[in-house]
Amino acid sequence: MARRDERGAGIDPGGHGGAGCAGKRHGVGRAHPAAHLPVAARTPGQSPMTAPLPVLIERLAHERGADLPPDWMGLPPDPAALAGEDGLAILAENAGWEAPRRLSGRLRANRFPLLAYAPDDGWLVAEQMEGHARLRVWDGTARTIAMDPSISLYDVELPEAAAARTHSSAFDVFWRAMLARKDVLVAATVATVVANVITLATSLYSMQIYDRVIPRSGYSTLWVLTVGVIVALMIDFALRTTRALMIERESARIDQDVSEYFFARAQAVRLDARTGGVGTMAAQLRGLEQVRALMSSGSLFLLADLPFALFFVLVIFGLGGVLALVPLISLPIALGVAFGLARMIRKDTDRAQISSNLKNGLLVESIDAAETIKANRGGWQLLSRWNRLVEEIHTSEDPVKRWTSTAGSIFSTLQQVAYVALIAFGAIEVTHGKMTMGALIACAIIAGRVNGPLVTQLPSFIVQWGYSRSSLRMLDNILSLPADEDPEVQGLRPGALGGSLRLEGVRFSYPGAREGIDVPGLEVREGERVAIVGGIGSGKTTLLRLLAGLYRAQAGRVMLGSLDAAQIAPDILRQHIGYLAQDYRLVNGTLRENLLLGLSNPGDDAVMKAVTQTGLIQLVSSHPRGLDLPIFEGGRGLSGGQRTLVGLTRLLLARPPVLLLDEPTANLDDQVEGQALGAIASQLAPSNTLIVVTHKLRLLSLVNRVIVMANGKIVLDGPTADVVKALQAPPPRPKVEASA
Ligand SMILES: Nc1ncnc2c1ncn2[C@@H]1O[C@H](COP(=O)(O)OP(=O)(O)OP(=O)(O)O)[C@@H](O)[C@H]1O
Repeated sequence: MARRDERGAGIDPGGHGGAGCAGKRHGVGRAHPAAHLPVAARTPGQSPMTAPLPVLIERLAHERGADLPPDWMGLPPDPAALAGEDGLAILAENAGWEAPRRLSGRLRANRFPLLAYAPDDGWLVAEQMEGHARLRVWDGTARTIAMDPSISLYDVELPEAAAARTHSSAFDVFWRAMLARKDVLVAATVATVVANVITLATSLYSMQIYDRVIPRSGYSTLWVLTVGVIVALMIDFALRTTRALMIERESARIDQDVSEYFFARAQAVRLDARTGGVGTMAAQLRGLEQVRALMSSGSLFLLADLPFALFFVLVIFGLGGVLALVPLISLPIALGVAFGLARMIRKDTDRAQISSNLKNGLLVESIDAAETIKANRGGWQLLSRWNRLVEEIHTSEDPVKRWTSTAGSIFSTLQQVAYVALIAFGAIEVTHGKMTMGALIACAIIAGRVNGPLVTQLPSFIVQWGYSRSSLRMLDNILSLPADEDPEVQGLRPGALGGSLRLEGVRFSYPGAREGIDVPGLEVREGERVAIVGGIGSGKTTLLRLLAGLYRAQAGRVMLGSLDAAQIAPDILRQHIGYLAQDYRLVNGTLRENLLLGLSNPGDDAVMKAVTQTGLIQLVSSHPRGLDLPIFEGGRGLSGGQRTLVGLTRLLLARPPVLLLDEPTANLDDQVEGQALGAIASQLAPSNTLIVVTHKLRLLSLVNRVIVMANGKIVLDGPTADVVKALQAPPPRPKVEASA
């Protein structure tokens, strides 16, 4: 079929091609995950410009504002296999995504962008309908094509960045995760209801035995009833087992969803907004396990068992009339006691939870800072803090335990009193001929079912609820901390970002600090090489973090090119600005994983080249596992200098257009320093911007401008030679006035 293309003049494919394209424009962008793929095999008549499917998916992600991880594709599949219509399914399976859905019927505008497969053109991004008969597409070039029935449209569920979802509260996170599985929850509730109804069978069985079988020696009835009740009990067993398995499986999935969200959200908390300690925050996050456990078991208790108690009261009313008064009185008393208990332990569970989080924080700190603590004999100090916290926890938990066991005793006494009352009332009713003996026994069994869950589950449910409430509050606190990206606002993903940085009226201070950074104006042009120097604590690192977009200024703004850095999507910003921290931390894994953190794998040749350039090769070649040498938790396994070299090598591989280095050579000896700096310098393109914080004069050879900071302010700024001269000049002598 001949199709007339209207190619969009002036639409630059690279301009919309995502961060990879942005980087390429500067000549230093990160390797595009799909860049190494050859253009998919084309059939005659197709444009040679068309982009391969992975590039189209990245474009789709870009248009939907989604951030695909660098290695989203897994092992790249055979490009030829991706050219056909089943290519999308192959790719989705490879990436571990849900199978793409083929859409049919008239599509609403809000469903776009989608992916389209046209027999003549292969894969395309379908951006929008143009009128009723044409489709605006992109396959390296923007154009419109006639929409005919041979074109299939596909929706692919791109993995949503977990932290990007918005939730009003921690409870909402759990609630929505549960609602997403409401089918299972409903099935489990139905199973509970059916199992409870079957329980009725045993009580009615007893009734029939006492009323019909025993008085009349009706053995045939006995057998029929016995077989019937055994079948019912087997169904009950099957239902309860299935329910337990279903809940286990779903709890694991809910846990996965919820913990993924909180982990990603905690990671997304802006660095300047993190106030608590690492261990304390980790303990706060762990509280989600408590909430999840309560929600999966407690929801069935609330949804099925508790309402069913009321149903049982109705059954008792049907069998024994006024006898129903007994559970009708005992049930509200039990619920009242439960409510009172929940109120009574509220403050204590809160306090116990806080102390327990602090205890966890202390534990993490004592392990992390073991060297300092040992060397300075600080062990006793930490031990006394530890003991104090353990005491505090016990002091808070004691009343919880006391009240819980008291409530347990109250519930069990209540159950027995209710039983005695029921039998006593029942005996009167039986002697007055108002009910049969069998009905009384059935009522006694059913009343046990009303009070049973209360005695066995309610006390622990209330304590769990107390702790879960505190956990939810702490999780709410984490959610209230500002994130790198406002989930309500879609960050800018420009195709090209300039290399210039500008601070306009920036003011920043740490929480509780009187003074901070105050920079009314600073401009670093694209391609400039700048050093920031100054005394200890003068604000150099803080300024660099503000420039990197890791901190958000309380006043003023940081501009990257012509855009406010706060408005740029964090992943795009991080790809564009390479930041090397003063104390570069490694993460648990291998050296290779650390070198490629957040990058797509450019292949071992490129990694080895970078490793050789910075001098890290010595470490790699001397270790039997080479690039796979293990890095332990907390980044242990390498020396301080080696860690810095890993950071520098990673930057060489990332090739960001803007480099911000915080004392990059503080841990390096002269020879390695020269080699590493040489590697960085040789890779800098004229348009690349470099800002380096340093105490070392040697590094000034890399730059042509020096900024001097003191007390959070810029006190000198100019060409390197001028600033060095000004710094070396002796301070002016105070004028001595001639005495008369
Ligand atoms: N996380 C933080 N919380 C509170 N105050 C901080 C924090 N980090 C730094 N400060 C304070 O901010 C000021 C500037 O610190 P910054 O790390 O920017 O200085 P610097 O010039 O880089 O120092 P150095 O040369 O020692 O690395 C210091 O007074 C420091 O005490």
